Amino acid sequence: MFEQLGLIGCGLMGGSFALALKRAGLVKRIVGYSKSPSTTERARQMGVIDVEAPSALLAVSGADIVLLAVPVSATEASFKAIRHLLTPNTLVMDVGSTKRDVVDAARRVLRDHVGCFVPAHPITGKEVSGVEHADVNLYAGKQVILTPIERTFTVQLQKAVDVWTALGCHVVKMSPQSHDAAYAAVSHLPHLIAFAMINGIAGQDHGKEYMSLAGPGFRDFTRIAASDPKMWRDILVANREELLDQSRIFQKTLQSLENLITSGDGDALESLIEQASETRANWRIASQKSHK
Ligand SMILES: NC(=O)c1ccc[n+]([C@@H]2O[C@H](COP(=O)([O-])OP(=O)(O)OC[C@H]3O[C@@H](n4cnc5c(N)ncnc54)[C@H](O)[C@@H]3O)[C@@H](O)[C@H]2O)c1
Ligand SMILES: O=C(O)C(=O)C[C@]1(C(=O)O)C=C[C@@H](O)C=C1
Repeated sequence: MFEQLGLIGCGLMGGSFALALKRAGLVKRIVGYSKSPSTTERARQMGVIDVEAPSALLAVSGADIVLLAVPVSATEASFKAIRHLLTPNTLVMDVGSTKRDVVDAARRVLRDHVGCFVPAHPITGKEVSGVEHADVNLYAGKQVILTPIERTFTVQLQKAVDVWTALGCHVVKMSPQSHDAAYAAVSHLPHLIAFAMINGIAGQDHGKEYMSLAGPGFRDFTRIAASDPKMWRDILVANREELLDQSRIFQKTLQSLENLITSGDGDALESLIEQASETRANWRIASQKSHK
């Protein structure tokens, strides 16, 4: 049981974590801070946090667990704001979608205290942001990737595993580099393609009309294009090298399909579609249940 969660960033991910931690009976008090005071106030009114803090430092004052749930570009500034109050016993985690940049910021800013930081990335979310969409069940049954570094304290890492497990998550550990390579392929590229697809269609003369005619295939394929622009700007730029590698692979694969369409090679086209269809039909989202 933790005494106090210091929550920096009372939005979708942070708010959902606060609700889940409280429901699990793992924390006595939640003190929250968001950049905009009206967000912090809203989080308290909604019962997501118990106390509003006027600064990140004050949210962390007295906290034995700290969660950074801010856009990845705000990680370094957040670490700077709280580093003076961190003790070797504090468990500090984040939920950022990229890990190499976050870990680099932690090394630069936290220095001797970097061991109490356990980088985390829950593989769950929504295309809507803000505390209004916080959901006590967001993390249940989902994967959480932890990317400890050589200096991460064993005790803190175990505490992090225990917290996420208690919230019903399946914990996976990997290096920040492997994380960023994998999520460039299965999260960042799909978002990039969804943004491009919507802009490509909406930018055409008859784009609006076409979109008014679209059905569930279009809806399912493009849901994530409605995601928060600033959050995704940060993610795509932070993981640009891995993302651009994946984008090149995608473009080559698309080109191969186009070539077969151009030449009218139906058999070869069918065989590539069959490959994709079988792969996707056999794919299941990883969850705690499927790992049992
Ligand atoms: N939304 C998703 O699907 C999803 C999934 C997994 C991980 N993430 C990661 O979670 C993090 C938070 O995303 P979210 O969806 O909760 O966004 P959100 O917009 O709902 O919440 C972010 C909160 O951080 C606050 N904030 C912004 N800059 C700040 C700063 N400098 N100091 C303090 N507070 C600040 C905002 O006011 C907001 O309350 C991001 O790093 C994102 O990459 C998001
Ligand atoms: O469900 C969504 O809307 C998401 O995009 C969630 C999603 C993803 O699967 O790509 C988005 C970003 C994350 O860092 C983790 C999960």
